[in-house]
Amino acid sequence: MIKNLLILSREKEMALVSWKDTYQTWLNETSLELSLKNELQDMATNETKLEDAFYAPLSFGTAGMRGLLGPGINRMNIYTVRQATEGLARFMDTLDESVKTRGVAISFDSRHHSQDFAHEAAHVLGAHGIKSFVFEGLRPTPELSFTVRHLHTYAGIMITASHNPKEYNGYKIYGEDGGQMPPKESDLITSYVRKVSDLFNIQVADETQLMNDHTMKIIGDDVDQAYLAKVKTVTINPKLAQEVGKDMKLVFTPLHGTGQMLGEKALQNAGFTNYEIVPEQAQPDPDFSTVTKPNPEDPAAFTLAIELGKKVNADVLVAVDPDADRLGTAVRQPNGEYQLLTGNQIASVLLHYILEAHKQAGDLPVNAAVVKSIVSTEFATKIAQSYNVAMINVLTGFKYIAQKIEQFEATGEHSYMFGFEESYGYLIKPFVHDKDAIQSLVLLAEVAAYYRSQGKTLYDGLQELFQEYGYFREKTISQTYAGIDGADQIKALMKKFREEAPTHFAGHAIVATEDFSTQTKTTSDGKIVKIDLPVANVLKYLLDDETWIAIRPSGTEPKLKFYIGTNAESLELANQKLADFETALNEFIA
Ligand SMILES: O=P([O-])(O)O[C@H]1O[C@H](COP(=O)(O)O)[C@@H](O)[C@H](O)[C@H]1O
Ligand SMILES: [Mg+2]
Repeated sequence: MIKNLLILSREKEMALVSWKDTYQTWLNETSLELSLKNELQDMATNETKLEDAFYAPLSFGTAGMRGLLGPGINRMNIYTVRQATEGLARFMDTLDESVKTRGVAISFDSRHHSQDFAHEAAHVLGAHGIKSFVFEGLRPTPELSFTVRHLHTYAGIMITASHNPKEYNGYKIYGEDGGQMPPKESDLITSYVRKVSDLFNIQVADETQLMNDHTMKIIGDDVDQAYLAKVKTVTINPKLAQEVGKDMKLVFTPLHGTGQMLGEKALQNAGFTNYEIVPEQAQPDPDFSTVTKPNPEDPAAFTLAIELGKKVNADVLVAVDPDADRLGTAVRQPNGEYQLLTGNQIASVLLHYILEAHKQAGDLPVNAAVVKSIVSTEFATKIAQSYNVAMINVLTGFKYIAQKIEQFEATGEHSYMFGFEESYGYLIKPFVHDKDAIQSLVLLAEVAAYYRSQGKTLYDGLQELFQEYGYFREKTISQTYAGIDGADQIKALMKKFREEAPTHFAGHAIVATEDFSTQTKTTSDGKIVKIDLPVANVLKYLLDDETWIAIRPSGTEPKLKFYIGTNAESLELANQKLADFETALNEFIA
């Protein structure tokens, strides 16, 4: 024990020396950008902040590299962006020459430095003779995924921190299939990135030179048109927009991000012309001035949409996050107030509409399948099963849904019908291999029009599904644990769940525990079954009343996430159960 402690403290000491060394290197670097230098000097007396910025390089999580903007190896800045791109370029250097001509598609969102980082990535690739296709202005993440496939590039880079607060930025990396790189591929690239040790001497090519010799190309309208043409195919019953759409008022907000242009065009193309955009949130704004978190998961993100909705008497409100891959919605109730739907509920309503439409048309494939994450609702499983459609569960991260789509395409084993995650992400048609809020916006408008054609709202539609399949309720609880200490707290809590495993929650026995870190499912009678999913730091408890509780550290933010899914014979009962399980969970972690 003492020996272990000694080793630990020596390791800590070594780590201490090393972060301070790295910090000194940055401080002494004459070429360091002035703004970053100033920030470093401001941090000089704040050891905690400095350690956090220098103790470890940014890692690749659920959705690539994501972190606070600022100086340091654990921060998003021009140097860490160059480093990541240099790693990708060195990896591409080892492949066939043709990958360099196929090149890399690059897009960016409305955040601080996003455009600069995108161009910087192109300059690094250019120094390796790798072609880049950079969007002329900000574009959504799903369009980037589409572009990789459309232009047949070898890879894609999206500069975005999605819905995170304005202090963040990030780097999503895509493989040639248009999906975010799964761990095997991203680990390989990371191994190249880690070898890039001198962040201040990475070669960057001159942009004018790159443009002149066509190594860097600016893209825009052509790709937009191709993408929009595909989005049009998402519509199932175009008559609904024509007949009902004109009477249905929709309010749309891109939350200061990339979603406005394509969102609006997609709606118009589908025939939904009776919409209004929240004016204060229409233009790109790196400060997301009217919201603290530009996240449709957060009810506060709907404040202005609700205000406008009440003014114009809107039926449906839709918000998409700044990189336009997440979508949230609220529906007007008879009392004039708006009812928010959760990501799980939106997905369930969309799924039911898709499957029912195919059933009616008589073209539901016999090998149809839906893909969702292990922390998403079982309501959708019930719906899929009622249509004899397979439900396939994957780990959190849309990249795993994309991986399944590729598998389906390669083997013909299944026909992809729909994919979703509880975190407000849905993909209707796989011409994009990531979640797509532009596609979802169009289909959601159609589903709302469908219910309206029957004198109902989307919310009424949801209630009908509850009556048919059971009252399913879910909740995701995120607890923030910031910095190095926070990371330690998250580890300690995961350890507590593993080592002091509970047997009950709120009076319900745990009948099985799934630990995805050991890929095992242990039932209460001691039986152990192997879980056929990659290793991941996730725990899931299955209770005797079909309730499930999952716990995992977020891979995109310094948070521990708790997910509860339950169901009952009535909404009141389901809500009560949800509240009881939440209390029990809080008591356990207290
Ligand atoms: O942030 P986005 O919209 O890019 O979304 C990303 O993060 C979400 C939350 O991940 P975590 O729970 O690990 O934070 C994931 O569900 C999603 O697949 C991923 O693309
Ligand atoms: Mg996003």
